[in-house]
Amino acid sequence: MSAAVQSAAWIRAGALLLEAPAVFTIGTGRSGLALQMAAMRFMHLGLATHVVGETTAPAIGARDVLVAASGSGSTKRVVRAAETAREQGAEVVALTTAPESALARAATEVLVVPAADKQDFDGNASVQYGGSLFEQSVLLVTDALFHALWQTSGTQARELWRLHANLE
Ligand SMILES: O=P(O)(O)OC[C@H]1O[C@](O)(CO)[C@@H](O)[C@@H]1O
Repeated sequence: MSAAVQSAAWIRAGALLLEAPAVFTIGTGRSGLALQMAAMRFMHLGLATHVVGETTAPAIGARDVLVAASGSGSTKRVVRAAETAREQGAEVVALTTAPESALARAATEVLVVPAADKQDFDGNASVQYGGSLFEQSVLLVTDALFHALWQTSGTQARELWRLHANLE
């Protein structure tokens, strides 16, 4: 397996995000928490962004993008959401360690993260516990994606700041 996320898939994922009427994120446990950080950055970029499960998340529709993170690629809630998104005509960008997984099969674009998933009990892919390396990688990969999209947009940091929460 490559030691890096394939750059072509990463670039295509960025293009999908820019074209999307709305962006949704989904992941469970720590994978979902890592993606919530990405959701905030996508919002700062001006993308209409929703975290699946929040009371304000609307219906997903055609050309929207669901960004789904699952180290195992088999977490049922995430796989089901990806399948539903595709049925609705949305695109699915999957982050997973498992290119043959159900999530990868349901996705339009797969970012294969060369990290341990939560059942790497023998520490073959990482000495860290569970899926920690995957969850950390989700943050790095999506932060890098945000950074590239921001640089391409030419938007000043001051303009992004206007979208930062002021009800904290
Ligand atoms: O990334 P996966 O394989 O979908 O697992 C999701 C989550 O399940 C857990 O084991 C428990 O929530 C977390 O460690 C992990 O982030």
